[in-house]
Amino acid sequence: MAAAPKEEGEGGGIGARNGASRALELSRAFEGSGGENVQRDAQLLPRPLSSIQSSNPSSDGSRLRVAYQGVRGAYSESAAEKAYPNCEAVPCEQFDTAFQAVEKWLVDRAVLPIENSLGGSIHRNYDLLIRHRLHIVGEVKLAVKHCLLANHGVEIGDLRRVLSHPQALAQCEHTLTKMGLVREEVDDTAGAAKHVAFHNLKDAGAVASAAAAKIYDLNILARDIQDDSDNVTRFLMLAREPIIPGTDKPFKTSIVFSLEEGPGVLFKALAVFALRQVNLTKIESRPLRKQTVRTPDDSSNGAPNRYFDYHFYVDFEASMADVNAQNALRHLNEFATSLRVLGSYPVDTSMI
Ligand SMILES: O=C(O)C(=O)C[C@]1(C(=O)O)C=C[C@@H](O)C=C1
Repeated sequence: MAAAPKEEGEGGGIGARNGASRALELSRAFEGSGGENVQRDAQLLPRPLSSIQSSNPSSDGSRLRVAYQGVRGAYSESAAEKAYPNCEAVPCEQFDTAFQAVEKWLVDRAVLPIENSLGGSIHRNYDLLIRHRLHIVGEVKLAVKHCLLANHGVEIGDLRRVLSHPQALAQCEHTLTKMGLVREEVDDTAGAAKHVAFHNLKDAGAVASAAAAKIYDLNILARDIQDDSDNVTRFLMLAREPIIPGTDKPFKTSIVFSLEEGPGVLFKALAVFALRQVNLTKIESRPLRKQTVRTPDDSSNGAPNRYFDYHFYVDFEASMADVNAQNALRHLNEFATSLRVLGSYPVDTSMI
């Protein structure tokens, strides 16, 4: 394998001036080359947040407003409160609404569930990250403990169906199958609880949190019904501006890139990290949408279009203030067809 090219900052010189401003400069340099991005609103002038601000009230002293998808009692609301204690969690009907609320300055942050230890990646939400121009400024891991909820007086034997978010239903797959319940998907777990309560349903239950049971005055028929007691969802916190990456605590960086077709190209892309001892924690691929990439010779000989081109999402354990991360991305940028830094943010090291 080819040796890593001579790098800026390795062995002295530029590395000494490597710091927050250099890291932000680089993040911004890698921001623009992504594909399906909305244009930056001219009003959204850069106003970088420090990593301290990322967990505190907004700078004018008012409570930080954090948008989440769902209604009161949703797990996303708990994630918002874990990330920003004392924040004002603002419910939104859809994820797009939560993103737009940040973009329009109606709120300060949005919360987005991105992966679950049982259900895996939440693919739709990966797509949202590139459809919008927000920055990842934090992550939170939340233990998700599902309950089976029903109206007072209703017993498990009375239930025919169960309502919940598709992820929550998937996380309770075995238990619900054993109970013989027909699954019905709705937008969020707490919304399911609200629906069951407001319509006083006798044949339907909801999979939701104990908090939702309290809010909508439902009875908890069974607790901890997820298929594995260790059920953890990872959420991302999004803001209009990136935080200044530091090296004072463990940081993670999330990027998205695309590559030319060819043998070993993905191997080469991953090698830019391996060569510099940068540990990858996640890799995900998603189809490049709205883009049917034609091969150079297909117009003349009628060869089929290439439908299977991908965006690769990678999380790695390093801050953008780390010279190894900067050099790895500079290297990747030499051959990637697009590259965007989605954010560099403190790792959630809290006990779950
Ligand atoms: O429906 C909710 O309560 C949510 O917050 C959404 C969501 C998800 O999208 O994964 C969050 C955590 C759980 O994994 C189940 C559902």
